[in-house]
Amino acid sequence: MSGLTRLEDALAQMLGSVKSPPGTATRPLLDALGAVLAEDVVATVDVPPDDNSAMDGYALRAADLPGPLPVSQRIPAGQVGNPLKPGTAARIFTGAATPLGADAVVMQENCEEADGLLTVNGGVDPGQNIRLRGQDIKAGEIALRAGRRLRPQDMGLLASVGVDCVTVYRPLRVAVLSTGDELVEPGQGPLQAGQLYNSNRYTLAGLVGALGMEWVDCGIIRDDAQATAEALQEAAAVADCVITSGGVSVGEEDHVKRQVERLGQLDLWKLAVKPGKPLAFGRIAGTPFIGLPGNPTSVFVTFVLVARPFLLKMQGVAEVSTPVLLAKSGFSTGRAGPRQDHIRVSLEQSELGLTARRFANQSSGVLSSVSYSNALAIVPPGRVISEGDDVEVLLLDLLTG
Ligand SMILES: Nc1nc2c(c(=O)[nH]1)N[C@H]1C(S)=C(S)[C@@H](COP(=O)(O)OP(=O)(O)OC[C@H]3O[C@@H](n4cnc5c(N)ncnc54)[C@H](O)[C@@H]3O)O[C@H]1N2
Ligand code: MOO
Ligand SMILES: [Mg+2]
Repeated sequence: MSGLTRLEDALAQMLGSVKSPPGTATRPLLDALGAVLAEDVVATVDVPPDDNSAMDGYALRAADLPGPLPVSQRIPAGQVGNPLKPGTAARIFTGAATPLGADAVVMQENCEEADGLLTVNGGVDPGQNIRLRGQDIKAGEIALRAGRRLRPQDMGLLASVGVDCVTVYRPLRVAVLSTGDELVEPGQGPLQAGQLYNSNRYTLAGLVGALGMEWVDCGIIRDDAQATAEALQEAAAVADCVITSGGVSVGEEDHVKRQVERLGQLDLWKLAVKPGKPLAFGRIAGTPFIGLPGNPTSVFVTFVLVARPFLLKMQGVAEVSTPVLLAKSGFSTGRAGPRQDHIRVSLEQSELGLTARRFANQSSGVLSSVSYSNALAIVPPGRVISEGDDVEVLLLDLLTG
């Protein structure tokens, strides 16, 4: 395993290796944001349940005009009126069921009521301002399919068909391990020479949590073969997937990749991506393992590009995608490289449209530009980008929530 694997090939291999989704549980809809539906949800009612008024005004038969028409009843939302007497109008309010016989609603701004008689200004078409029963969803239709990761608007849709509990896959348990003798946890005192604070643990806790999954904190592994082997085995025994940061490159202090080879199987190592080249993927005692390269930006970028789609597929999401947008490049790249590069940019509106402005420091050890950016611009392998070119961008808010 020496050459670099293209990102799309690595993803195809990884996603193709996903087996059955986790077990299921029933959850109150209000607690199900971000959970993945394990069953289709079939509507048992029409939405809306009745033909109803889209306006505050008067319900009538269009053919009865021109009036004036006597106002024969008053129908607020939540009440059911009587069938509309021919040659009359009903005072009606937005959302109220229209009375049997009415075929139009005139908004009150277009008519006048005086002494119980309604005069309508202008023409009225049959069907005007009436929202038909079942126009949103009909009883018997699938409101949402299994494999949908619930967003706020999906929760609203399910509530609209009367659902208050859903069957979802239980959240994946994702073990996160940091590696490195130089690491100190924030809050554990000042740094000694050669040390730095463990930022990857926090980045990964956030990324895993934002996917609605359970973060299993497995702490820091020291740069030692035996300690690495033990920690990996323990993590694999308690989690659905093990994610490590660091220790996957070629130095003799990089133990993770070697121990995975020894304990289980290594299916992928080294991708044609920048940052994050030495990413490793395999299994430990059957549990999937993703070894993210330790540099803080490499952790973030490879999680978003590789771990996120893999975990979502494991979680049971039916359609996993990494959405891209087109923007104008506000920068030029140098020599074409063999790896797909991911440039931290700030997307800004300009006279050219949406423009991707490059942050000055693109080092994979620099986390501030990841935090300050709102997108990654993609430079495909072998491509040179000039200022003003179209460039594909990944919106970070779409991928971290
Ligand atoms: N001779 C070569 N050296 C390196 C190569 C190479 O091809 N040949 N690749 C480089 C690339 S690219 C990357 S990326 C790194 C990946 O290295 P590792 O995954 O082995 O990670 P470490 O060496 O353990 O750490 C790298 C870097 O990141 C810092 N780090 C690690 N963990 C954390 C953490 N939890 N919080 C904050 N910072 C962390 C660590 O201190 C190092 O500076 O390898 C290159 N080397
Ligand atoms: O690919 Mo490494 O992630 O350059 O720093
Ligand atoms: Mg290393």
